[in-house]
Amino acid sequence: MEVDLTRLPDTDPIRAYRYRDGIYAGDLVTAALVHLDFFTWLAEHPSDLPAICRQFGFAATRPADVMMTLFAANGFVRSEDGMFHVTESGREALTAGSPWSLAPYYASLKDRPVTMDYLKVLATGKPAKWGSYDAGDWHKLMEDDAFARLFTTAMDCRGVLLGPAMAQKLDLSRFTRLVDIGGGSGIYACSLVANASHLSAVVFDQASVERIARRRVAELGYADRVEVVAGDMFRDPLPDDCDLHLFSNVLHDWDEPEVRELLAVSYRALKPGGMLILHDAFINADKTGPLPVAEYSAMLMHSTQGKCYSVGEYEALLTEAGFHTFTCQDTAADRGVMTALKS
Ligand SMILES: C[S@@+](CC[C@H](N)C(=O)[O-])C[C@H]1O[C@@H](n2cnc3c(N)ncnc32)[C@H](O)[C@@H]1O
Repeated sequence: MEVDLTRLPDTDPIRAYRYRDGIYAGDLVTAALVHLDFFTWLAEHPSDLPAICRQFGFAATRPADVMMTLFAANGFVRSEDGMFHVTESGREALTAGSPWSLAPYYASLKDRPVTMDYLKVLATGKPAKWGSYDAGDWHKLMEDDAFARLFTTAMDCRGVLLGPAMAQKLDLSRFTRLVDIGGGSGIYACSLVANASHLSAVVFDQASVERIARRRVAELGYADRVEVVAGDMFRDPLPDDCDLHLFSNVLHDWDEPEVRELLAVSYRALKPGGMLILHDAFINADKTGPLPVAEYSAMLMHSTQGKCYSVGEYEALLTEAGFHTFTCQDTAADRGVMTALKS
């Protein structure tokens, strides 16, 4: 099939994206409402995140943070100076003792596998198995060739829209060479190159993805300008001749210590004056939404070691790594692009 990475579709596929990305969010609400009677407790005990974790025996704050962002985005809770309070709509619909409580309505769904997974993820801080694959969590599965092919194809198909949408928001005229770290099929590197004729690129991804990327880049017609290199982004050196780095949908797979590590790796390898691009779904600075991103974050929290980070969280992490001068723009399908500079 002929793919033109300089054009966008004529219609907006947002509804189709949102069903897929938000598919687990209801299970997280069910886990909290039915299994933990969370809202009844919080209504009586407004609390900050550490106190919530202590009360419910959650091992880590990341899954609890994703849960509270989802509830805030729905208007079930609000946060004031770090303290979470149940709102009036949360109290009426979700607490025991309210005549309008929907807990019994959700109760017959309480044994759904993903609902049960959430209880474990909240308790342990560790990801559940990906989709219906018994073999393990996403990070482990990606080392397997067959799963890597399936997953990379899934990422590639959305990149045909999201890549060009990102490229059209960026002025890359003063940059010459990109490394797309954890670049998957190479669809984002190809999109940037397609929209900036002077640019060349390297797709850097783990060995299980390398061959898939090489084939896809050739099929898209960019093999002369887009190289593919296999490596471990945590251990192997990145190419040192690049003034443009891209993490597209990569940092959201990892917890904060690994995000810190990856930003440091990028900062070290990026040429002075270079730019880092983060392409992802971003939670807003006050962590009250957007709702579709909070729902998507629930899926990432279920199956990976990450979440959708907020713009504020990224700015803090980027600053710590040495970057400065941040921009943030919406692209398509609830995604956006942030940029940061290295002096
Ligand atoms: C969610 S996918 C994103 C792929 C692509 N950037 C996109 O936006 O569709 C995350 C990518 O990170 C890659 N990855 C995970 N761990 C890695 C590692 N240690 N070194 C290099 N790449 C890694 C995966 O193979 C996968 O292609």
